[in-house]
Amino acid sequence: MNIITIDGPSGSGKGTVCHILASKLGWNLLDSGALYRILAYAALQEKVALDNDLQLAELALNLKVAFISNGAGVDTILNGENVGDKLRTEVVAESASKVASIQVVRDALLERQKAFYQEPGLIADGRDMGTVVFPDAPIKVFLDASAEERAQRRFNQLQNKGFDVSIAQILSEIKERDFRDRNRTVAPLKPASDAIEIDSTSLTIDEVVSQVVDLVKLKLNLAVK
Ligand SMILES: Nc1ncnc2c1ncn2[C@@H]1O[C@H](COP(=O)(O)OP(=O)(O)O)[C@@H](O)[C@H]1O
Ligand SMILES: Nc1ccn([C@H]2C[C@H](O)[C@@H](COP(=O)(O)OP(=O)(O)O)O2)c(=O)n1
Repeated sequence: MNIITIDGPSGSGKGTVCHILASKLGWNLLDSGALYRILAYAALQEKVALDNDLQLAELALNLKVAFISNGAGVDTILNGENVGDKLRTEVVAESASKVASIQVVRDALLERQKAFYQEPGLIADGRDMGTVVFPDAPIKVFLDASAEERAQRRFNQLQNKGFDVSIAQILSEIKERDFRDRNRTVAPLKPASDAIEIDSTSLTIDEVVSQVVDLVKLKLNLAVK
């Protein structure tokens, strides 16, 4: 199966690189972080406690979610409402990281993630794409960057959107979330044993994309525009 998994911590560039690759290759895209964010958002809305394993798993199994391409990007529809912008807050990110540490929650989202595979291929963005969800993927990338660089990128991103944010606060939130994601017992953030590690701290987005494109040409023997 043509699958490229890209795992890594927040702000390493996964989302950006995955969107570019999906468009270059014409492959489907799984933003698995969005599923954890949607679940967290739904739990906050429905006042389900973030440590109530069984109720969260039930909510995860029954989420009515659709990702609909709108030309410029993807609209995320939860129960008929476009919730895209509401998922990007730090409260939702932190809550997502908390619900994501629960085994039954991850189990409940597993089949939904696998179902994103469709011909001619899939780009999967997350934390455990190469280790748990698609362990047989022929190309696995672990994308990283220093915490300071990742905080700077988030800072620029949020400032461009008009948010009044502090870099020190973003850095501490990033470090806290990474620590939880890397140290949880279920599906922790770590490179698969057969992943290629790319440190993007001093690479441009184009340089990262071009490294992955080279892997696609080499390992899958595909022509890429
Ligand atoms: N190599 C890079 N150099 C500079 N900025 C980058 C790089 N990769 C991503 N960015 C920027 O950093 C921000 C976070 O990237 P994103 O793709 O959302 O990361 P992730 O999905 O890993 O959290 C975005 O504004 C993106 O444009
Ligand atoms: N495959 C995944 C994807 C995300 N998660 C969890 C852990 C992350 O802190 C949250 C949010 O992930 P997301 O990829 O949207 O976060 P960033 O955009 O990288 O900041 O979800 C996960 O545990 N497993």
